Amino acid sequence: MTNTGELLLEVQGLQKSFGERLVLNGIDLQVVKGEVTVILGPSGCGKSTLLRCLNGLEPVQGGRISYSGQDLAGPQVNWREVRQRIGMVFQNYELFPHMTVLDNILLGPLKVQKREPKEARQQAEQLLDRVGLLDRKDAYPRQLSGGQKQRIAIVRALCMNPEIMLFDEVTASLDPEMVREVLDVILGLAEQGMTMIIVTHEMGFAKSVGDRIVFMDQGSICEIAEPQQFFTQPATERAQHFLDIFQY
Ligand SMILES: Nc1ncnc2c1ncn2[C@@H]1O[C@H](COP(=O)(O)OP(=O)(O)OP(=O)(O)O)[C@@H](O)[C@H]1O
Repeated sequence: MTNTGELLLEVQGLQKSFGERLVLNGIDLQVVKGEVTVILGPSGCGKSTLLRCLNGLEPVQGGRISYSGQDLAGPQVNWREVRQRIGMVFQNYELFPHMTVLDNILLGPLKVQKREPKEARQQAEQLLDRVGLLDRKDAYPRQLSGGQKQRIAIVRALCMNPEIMLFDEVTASLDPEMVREVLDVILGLAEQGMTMIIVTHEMGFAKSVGDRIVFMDQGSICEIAEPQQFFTQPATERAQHFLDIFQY
């Protein structure tokens, strides 16, 4: 497939080991602005590790990550600065339990980005409204359902005005009835043209939200295809086997 848009993120030959164990074995990936890339693959193939490397949460042993043309390899990279442009949402929300919803959301904009409080608060409230949770702004995380916590975690990342969002199995801890409300927020972001990389086990969602499916196995990318192609005629046996397991 040819990418014609503006290249936002480029990964070349990325290698990541934990001790002796190589878990990412030469990953090449390009992400174009406004595109939704969905990463699929069996448990343990390295999907989460790849996202964590893209956000500088894991040091890498080889290869290049370049973001908007800026090389992110090497010890001199200021990941604190880079992370402001890359929003990440995790499986387990990672909200601070002792802070209200609004304070959780405003922590980054005020402490890290040093934004003007009134303006940041206005944006936080607009985003909360968008995900239907403005009335919970003074609640504490323990008073919220899993789906609500995850929507707050998404708002918290969005309030930093990132250029790209990374989602790591954000519905995996949720009861089935709460999965939809979170996926709908992400679908809304896709409609607005947000650039996203999404790791998920929700096949229907992957098919509807993805511009491209990246299928990984054993630390490598096996296949990159448009969803229609991937879900009807995967090019590799491994991908077919994976889809069979999901009965998709
Ligand atoms: N901090 C760590 N230390 C050692 N090994 C790790 C660490 N994190 C991940 N691994 C190993 O790296 C491999 C890839 O893990 P990763 O979590 O990236 O897989 P995944 O594809 O996201 O799996 P899942 O779908 O189950 O979340 C696994 O074998 C895992 O055990």
